[in-house]
Amino acid sequence: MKAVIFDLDGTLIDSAPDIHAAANAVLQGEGLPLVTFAQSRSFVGRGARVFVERMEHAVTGGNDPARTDHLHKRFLHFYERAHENTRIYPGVVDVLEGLRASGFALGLCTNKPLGPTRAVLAHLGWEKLFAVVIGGDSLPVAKPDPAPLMAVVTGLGLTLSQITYIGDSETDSETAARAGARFGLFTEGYRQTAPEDMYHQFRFDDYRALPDHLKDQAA
Ligand SMILES: O=C(O)COP(=O)(O)O
Ligand SMILES: [Mg+2]
Repeated sequence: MKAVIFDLDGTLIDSAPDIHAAANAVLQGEGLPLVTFAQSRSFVGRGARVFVERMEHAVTGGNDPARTDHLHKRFLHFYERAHENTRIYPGVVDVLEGLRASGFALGLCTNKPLGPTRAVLAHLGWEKLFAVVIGGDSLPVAKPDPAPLMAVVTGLGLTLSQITYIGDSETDSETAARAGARFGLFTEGYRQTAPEDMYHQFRFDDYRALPDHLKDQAA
C-alpha cells in the first residue's frame, strides 16, 4: 500500500477569500479595524488560534488572552460556514481520482480545525475521499510538530517510506522535515518564503505534473 497525504488550505483548495471574510466578520462584530486580504492570507498556516492571535495583534497592537479567547470563539463560528468563495485548485479533482485509481490511499493533514475541515469537505462532496483526516485540533499539538503527520501515516496503517506529503507552506515543509517525510511543495499556495529556501524533494505549480513525481514511490 502507498499513500499521498495532503495539506488542505492553499494546497487543495484556495480558501483565503473565505478566511478573510470570516476574519472581517469577527472584527466588524467587535467594532475593530478590518484586515486586508494580503494580511489575512499571511496569517494562515499555524491553525485557527495562531491566525486569531496574528489578526488581533495586527488590529490592536497586542494580544490579550481573554480577548484572544473571545475572538477565537467568534472566528470558529464564522469559519465553519465559510465556503462560499472557496475554490478547488485546477486539476486537483482529476489528479486525486487518478491517484486513487492507481492504488494510492489519500490522507489529509491540515491545521484547519476539524469542525471547519469536515464542513468544507462536505461542501465539496469530499466526505469519503480521504481515508484519514487529522485537523489542527485533533491532537494536543499541531504542525509543524510532526505528530499530526505521523498520526495520518499510522492511521493509514503505513510507514513513512510509503507516503509523500504535499503542502504549500513553511509549516508543511518544516513538518515534513522534522518527520523525515518525502515532501512535495505546491508553489501556488500561501507560502512567503522562496521555494529554494524550503525543505522539499520536488515542487510543482500545476497538478497535472504531480502523478509523474509520485511514480517512484514505494508501495
Ligand atoms: O488553518 C490553517 O492555519 C492552515 O490550514 P492548512 O494546514 O490546511 O494549510
Ligand atoms: Mg496550507
